[in-house]
Amino acid sequence: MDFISNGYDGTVEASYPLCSSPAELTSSQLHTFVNKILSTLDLRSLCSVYFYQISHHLPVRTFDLSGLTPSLSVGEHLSLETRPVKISLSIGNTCDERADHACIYYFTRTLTRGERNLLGQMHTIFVQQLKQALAFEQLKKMATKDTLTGLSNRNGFNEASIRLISRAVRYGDAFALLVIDLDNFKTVNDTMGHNEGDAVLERVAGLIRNTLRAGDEAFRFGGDEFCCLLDCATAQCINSVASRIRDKVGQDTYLIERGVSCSIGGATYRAGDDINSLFDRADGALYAVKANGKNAFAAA
Ligand SMILES: Nc1nc2c(ncn2[C@@H]2O[C@H](COP(=O)(O)OP(=O)(O)OP(=O)(O)O)[C@@H](O)[C@H]2O)c(=O)[nH]1
Repeated sequence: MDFISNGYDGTVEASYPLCSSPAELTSSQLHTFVNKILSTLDLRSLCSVYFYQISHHLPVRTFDLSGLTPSLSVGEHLSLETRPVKISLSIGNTCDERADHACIYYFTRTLTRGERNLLGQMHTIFVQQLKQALAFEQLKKMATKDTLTGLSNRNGFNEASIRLISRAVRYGDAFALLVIDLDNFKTVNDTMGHNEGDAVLERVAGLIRNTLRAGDEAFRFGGDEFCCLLDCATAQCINSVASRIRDKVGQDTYLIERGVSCSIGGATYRAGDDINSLFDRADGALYAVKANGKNAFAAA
């Protein structure tokens, strides 16, 4: 334990350095941590825990700890009597072990030496676990990103589709899929080289990304094929997004000079769809566009 002092409201304050990125700290990690502290120190009987995050750099974020114990209250301003333990977390933006990256616990009574030691040990374990969890998240993120274009890759597409389909099933939130394939891309590779081909892919990815609104997401599915998951399901909406993408690509001087355009197939989610059936419909529409001379959009 690095620091113990009297808190300004008469509580005892214990502080530990904590090295973490607040954006990535999840409620479940905190659940685990707080649970461990409470059970180890046998503080559960003191009934209420108040937890919040403070940061000099970020807005306050309250974590949902409602499932932790029946007596837990989150986000309420409880009186000192009903707030025997207050745990607050102050973390900076970066993982640089600065003094203001700390996990601070407030206790209404002085902890025994044994409790202090236990708390210190629990904290050390938590920080180790947290670091591992963050490293794992980082790896996962890398595994869902296409390194050339920076878009999410096919893994990312699969994850996002599963999420959207389960939302559609549960809440009826329909969505749409666009499958985009470049026209005549192979010629760029064959005549100008693979690096130029890569530059074309990056260029197209940037144009698609900048065309989409918040809530829509673009993916590189593989090769010269891209996908978009759209947070809308009307024919008018997917038509207008597809037209915007086609216009952006079709009017880009760099791509015009390389003879590259794009063909797009679209489909909206229907009850009973899984990602394969939805994808097959959009891909069928794309296939029809290719067969009819490319550089157009069709919806299934
Ligand atoms: N430079 C580059 N080329 C790639 C990459 N991935 C796939 N390719 C190439 O992309 C090409 C895709 O082939 P096609 O879709 O048949 O080519 P196309 O000329 O666009 O054909 P159409 O769709 O009929 O117009 C192949 O030549 C692949 O080798 C990549 O990461 N970088």
